[in-house]
Amino acid sequence: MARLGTRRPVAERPKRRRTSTARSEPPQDGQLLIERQAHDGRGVARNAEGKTLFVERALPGERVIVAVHAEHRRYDEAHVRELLALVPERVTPACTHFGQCGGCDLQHQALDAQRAHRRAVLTEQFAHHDLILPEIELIGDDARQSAGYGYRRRARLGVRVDSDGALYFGFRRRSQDNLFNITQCPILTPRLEALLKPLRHQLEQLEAPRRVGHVELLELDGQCCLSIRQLREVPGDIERWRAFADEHQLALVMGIGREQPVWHRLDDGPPLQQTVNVAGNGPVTLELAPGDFLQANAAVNQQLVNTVLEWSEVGPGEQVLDLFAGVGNFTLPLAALGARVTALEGRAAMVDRLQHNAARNGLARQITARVADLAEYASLAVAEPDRADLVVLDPPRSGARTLARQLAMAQPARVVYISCDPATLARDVRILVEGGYRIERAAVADMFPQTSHQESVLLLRRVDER
Ligand SMILES: C[S@@+](CC[C@H](N)C(=O)[O-])C[C@H]1O[C@@H](n2cnc3c(N)ncnc32)[C@H](O)[C@@H]1O
Repeated sequence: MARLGTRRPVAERPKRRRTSTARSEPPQDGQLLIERQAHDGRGVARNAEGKTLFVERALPGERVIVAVHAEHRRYDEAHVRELLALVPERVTPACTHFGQCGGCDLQHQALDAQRAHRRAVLTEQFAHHDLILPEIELIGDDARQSAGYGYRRRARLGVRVDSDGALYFGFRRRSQDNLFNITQCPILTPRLEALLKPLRHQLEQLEAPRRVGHVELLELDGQCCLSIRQLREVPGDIERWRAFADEHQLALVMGIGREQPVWHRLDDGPPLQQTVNVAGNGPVTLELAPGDFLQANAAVNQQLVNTVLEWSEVGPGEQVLDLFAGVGNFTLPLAALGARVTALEGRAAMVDRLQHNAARNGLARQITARVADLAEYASLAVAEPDRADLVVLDPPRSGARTLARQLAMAQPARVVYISCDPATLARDVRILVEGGYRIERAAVADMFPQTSHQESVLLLRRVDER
C-alpha cells in the first residue's frame, strides 16, 4: 500500500473538453488538496479562486496536481496528473484498464474506505431531509475474502468494427461513447473473465462481425450463458457460435433483428436458474431468462435476502406485498416462511416467470403475481396495501415517490425498502417518516465493490407498533 509522501506520476486522461459555458482562458493547472469525496467517488478540491473541482481518482487528504478536462460555470472536472502526497487508503487497482474504463471508479481505494464512503453518502443524503439514521450495518462480508473482485455475474460487452476493419470488443470509455478493447475485467466472476480472450478470437473468426451488436455474459448456479445480439442473420456465424458454446459449455441465446430482436435459446441445456437459500427452510430455485433483472452479485444477494427475512420478522399467514418483484428474488423466500405474498412487477414476461417459479417450488397457493405499473397510483390501490402486514419494495433508481405517499396512507406495520439510489431512498423515506414511521435499521450492501454504485436497505416500522 502506498504511503503519504510518495510521489507517483499518473497516466494521462482524455483530451480537454469544453462545455458551452467554457471560459475563454484555460485555468492554470496547480497543486490542490482533496478535501472530501463526492457521491460519485471523485475527490473534491477548491482552486486558488475558490472554484470547486471534481477530481477523478483522487482521495480525501491527498495533494495532487490536476489537469482540467471539462469547465463549467460553477465547477470544473479534472483528473490527476501527479500525486504529490498519498493517503494510506490508496491501493493499486487490480485492472490495467482502470481509469480508462467506464465501469469501475473506486479501484484505487481500499475496500474498507469504500465502505466508509458508502455509509457517509447514505448519512448525508438522509441529512438533506433532516433524517438521522441508526448505526449503518454492512451486508456483504464475503467481499473481504476476494478483496471485492470476482463477483460480477453479468456483463454486456459492445462489439464494433470501424471503417478500417478494426474490431473493438469491450466496454465504453469513461465519460465517452466509444468502445475500447478489454483484455481483462477482474470484477467479473473468474469463469466469465476467462471467456473474454476466446470471445475476442471468436469474433475475429466470424464471417460478419459487423452484424454483432453486443455480447452478454451471465453466470448462474455454475452455469454460464452467452447471449448474442445479432443485427442480421448470418447462418454460417450462427453455426460458429454453436460450436463456440459447445466448446466452452455455455448456454447460447441469440436475438436477431435490428429493432426489436426475437430471442431464441439455441442449445438444449437445462433452464437458467439461481438458487436462494432460506434459513431453516432449504433452498428455492428461480428460473430466469437472460434479459430479466438479476442482482449483480450472487453472494451479496443471498445476504440481502437473509437480511430482508431477518429484519421483517415475517411469520406464517402474514400478508406481504412485494413491490418491483422481478422473478421472485424476495417473493419466494418470504412465501417459503409461510407468508401470503402479492407480488407486483412491471414486466409481463417476468411475472410469468415468477408464477412459474412459485409453482415449481410448491408455493403457488401462497403467491399471487400481477403485472402492474407502479408509477401509476391505481396499480397499488388494487393490491389493498392497507391489509398488508409487511411491504417489501425494491424500485429502480427513480425510486417510488407515489408509492411512498400511498404506503403512508395505507399504514402497513413494517416496510423494508431496498434501494440502488440513496437520494431517491432518502426522499421517499422522508414521506414515510412524515406519515408516521420510524427508521429502525439501516444497512449498505457491498453489491458493487470497486464502483460508486450503492445498494442500501432500510427497515421502517409504524411508530405506534411495539
Ligand atoms: C431493482 S429491480 C428488483 C427486482 C427484484 N426485487 C429482485 O431482487 O430481483 C426493479 C424491478 O422493478 C421493475 N420495474 C421497473 N419499473 C417499474 C414500474 N414502473 N412498475 C413496476 N415494476 C417496475 C423492473 O422490471 C425490475 O424487475
